[in-house]
Amino acid sequence: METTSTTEPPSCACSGIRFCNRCINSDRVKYLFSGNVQLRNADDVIANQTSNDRTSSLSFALLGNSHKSVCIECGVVYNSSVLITSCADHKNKTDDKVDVMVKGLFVERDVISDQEEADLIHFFDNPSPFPDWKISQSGRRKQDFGPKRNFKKKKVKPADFPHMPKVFEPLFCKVSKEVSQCTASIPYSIAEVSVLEYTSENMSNFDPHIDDTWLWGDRIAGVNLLEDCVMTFVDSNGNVVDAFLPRRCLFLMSSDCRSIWMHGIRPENIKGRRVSITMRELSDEIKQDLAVAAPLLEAARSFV
Ligand SMILES: O=C(O)CCC(=O)C(=O)O
Ligand SMILES: [Fe+2]
Repeated sequence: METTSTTEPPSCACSGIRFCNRCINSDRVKYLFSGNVQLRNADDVIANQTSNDRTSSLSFALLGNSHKSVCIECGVVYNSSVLITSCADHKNKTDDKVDVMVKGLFVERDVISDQEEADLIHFFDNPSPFPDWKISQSGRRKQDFGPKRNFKKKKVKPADFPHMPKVFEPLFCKVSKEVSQCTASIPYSIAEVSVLEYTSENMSNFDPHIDDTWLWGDRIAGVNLLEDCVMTFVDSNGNVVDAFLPRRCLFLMSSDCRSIWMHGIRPENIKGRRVSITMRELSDEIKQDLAVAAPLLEAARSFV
């Protein structure tokens, strides 16, 4: 049972199992970390991903430390509480290899140049005429570019200002090409961009979840800006696997990585300020409905 907090300031956007620096000492969050709360486990979250009472989250309050790490260069998973950042980090670890795969995870270094990173960050901090940062859950701030949607009612339509910022044009080109190359040359048409800011000051985090599967397609692409980071993957067998995301890399989550593994960002893995850009394609179900899909894709190809 949740208790009502008396100490949580109104400016905090967290509720339920979420927390940030502002509410960490509230009664609600203290109770969450007390071990007495019946939180959803990975099995439950994954089994209910397409049902109407879908809750996407598993809390870091329930999850212990990560004891596995996947090498982003060779894809092999090792029993290791130390993060593996490249093949060089596991050359003496042959015995620690485990029979687990985060199938569909792909990380490519240096897809974004220093200048492109600086241009993107400058835009996010000065986005006019697009809307400014908004406070979001779990100590994050966000900017969304893409369709208006209601996940509960399963309704989607173009935004009132149905365009993408000009600064995204070269990014979309690069990301679409890379993603398509990794996935049997199937074209990747970006329909939505979600930008998140994480800061250590705000204790920003993202509890393990699966992105919506009604609206968004199998491939979710991300770009990691301003600092190296770690994405934590959780499956229903209790595997908790860390993946290194170097600054300015592109990462792709598809197939198992998208639908069997949950992904999240622990607060302790944010060192200063991190910005992520997540680019999503439409699901096959939505794509087949041309009357709905065509205006959405048209809006995502119009740069101003
Ligand atoms: O910050 C990230 O890289 C991941 C964001 C994410 O998982 C999401 O927006 O669904
Ligand atoms: Fe996600």
